Amino acid sequence: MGRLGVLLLNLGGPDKLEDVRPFLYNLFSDPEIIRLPSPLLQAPLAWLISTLRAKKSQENYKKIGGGSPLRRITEAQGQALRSQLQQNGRDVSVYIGMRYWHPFTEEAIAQIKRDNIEELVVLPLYPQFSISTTGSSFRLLDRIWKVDPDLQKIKYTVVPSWYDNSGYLQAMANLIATELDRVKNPSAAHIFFSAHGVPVSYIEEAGDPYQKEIEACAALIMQRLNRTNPYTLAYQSRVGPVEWLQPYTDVAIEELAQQGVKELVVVPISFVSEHIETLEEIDMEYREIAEHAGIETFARVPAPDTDPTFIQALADVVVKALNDRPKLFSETIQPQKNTKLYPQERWEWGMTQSAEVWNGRLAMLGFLILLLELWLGRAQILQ
Ligand SMILES: C=CC1=C(C)c2cc3[nH]c(cc4nc(cc5[nH]c(cc1n2)c(C)c5CCC(=O)O)C(CCC(=O)O)=C4C)c(C)c3C=C
Ligand SMILES: [Fe+2]
Repeated sequence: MGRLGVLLLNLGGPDKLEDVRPFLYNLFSDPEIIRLPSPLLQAPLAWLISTLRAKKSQENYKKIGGGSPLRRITEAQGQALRSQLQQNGRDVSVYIGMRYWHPFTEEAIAQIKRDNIEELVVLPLYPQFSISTTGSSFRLLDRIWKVDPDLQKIKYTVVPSWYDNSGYLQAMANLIATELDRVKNPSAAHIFFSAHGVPVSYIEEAGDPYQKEIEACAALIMQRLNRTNPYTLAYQSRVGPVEWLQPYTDVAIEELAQQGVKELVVVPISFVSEHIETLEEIDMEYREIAEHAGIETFARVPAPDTDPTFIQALADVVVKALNDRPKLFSETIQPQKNTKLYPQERWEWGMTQSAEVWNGRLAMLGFLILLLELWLGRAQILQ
């Protein structure tokens, strides 16, 4: 067997407040997040949205210590996975490739080439597949691979999703059980799965399997937990005025409070590490909504991070991938080129949702006309 590598994929997050705007620019430049009819408009739109969102986003990162912990935790997961595989008799090098911030996927690939890796497992740190996360990273890697003959010599395989892996389900069930046993009434507390949302158009127009995998994942975790507590699945972190997967987490929490639920145990399920959407959105924003609505206990299950059962599960996923038939980037789900993907930003000066959409469209139009005029003016000067 040749030199073996594991490439862990994640989204990336700003390490410090100055990184927030360029990080958002990278995110909104991705046609897998927002796709416009003309690729030429992608960069101006990304600039506009990242500039409008940066201040609010920076305030949130400030509340969790001034930056995302994602890099630190992902590196710790990488080291733990390497040790685990070594204990299981496999000597591997582990690389981290983030989609929108350092260490970028391109940096990881350059290192993989320098290390002369001959066999590679590409493992996204998202248990469920979405075209906006794993799909986007696979598309990037596919493009990099196609133009690089050295990479084409590497025998690689990808793991599109692993939400049904037995060890992962066990790790989640253990983490939930520990948190449940701390509340006042462990057998009656309501278990609340909060998944990251995506716009409905991703599912209905682009064929994203994300919702199906999330629903199956929550049901499998409940089966493994083997308790009779009631549970709800809802979706958090929506951006902009288009329709995202429902029920929305904030609305669902209020409804449960109205039904008389007093104890909530919140389980983040699209993430395997703590980051802004667990530490700020769940722990601060949703907690406040819950307490205001009359929920007395708002407990949150920690993300798996470097939990030993979870790391063993990742090691099992790697070994299985090595033993299975290799799976290529091109074999995974990809949206059609003409699929509309645009979870527009919420424009702050809008009065109602539809006014916001139109304000946004008008602002965009004005901005594009301005760009066009600048460009035409420049073209005239050059003539
Ligand atoms: C605008 C559309 C977005 C989609 C679709 C989306 C899907 C999606 N994202 C994650 C996981 C993460 N997202 C993170 C940050 C983040 N995501 C968006 C937007 C979309 N995400 C924004 C604007 C941001 C920046 C933060 C903010 O301004 O709110 C992160 C990094 C968090 C960190 O700690 O830095 C992760 C991880 C999933 C799993 C997902 C779809 C399944
Ligand atoms: Fe996100």
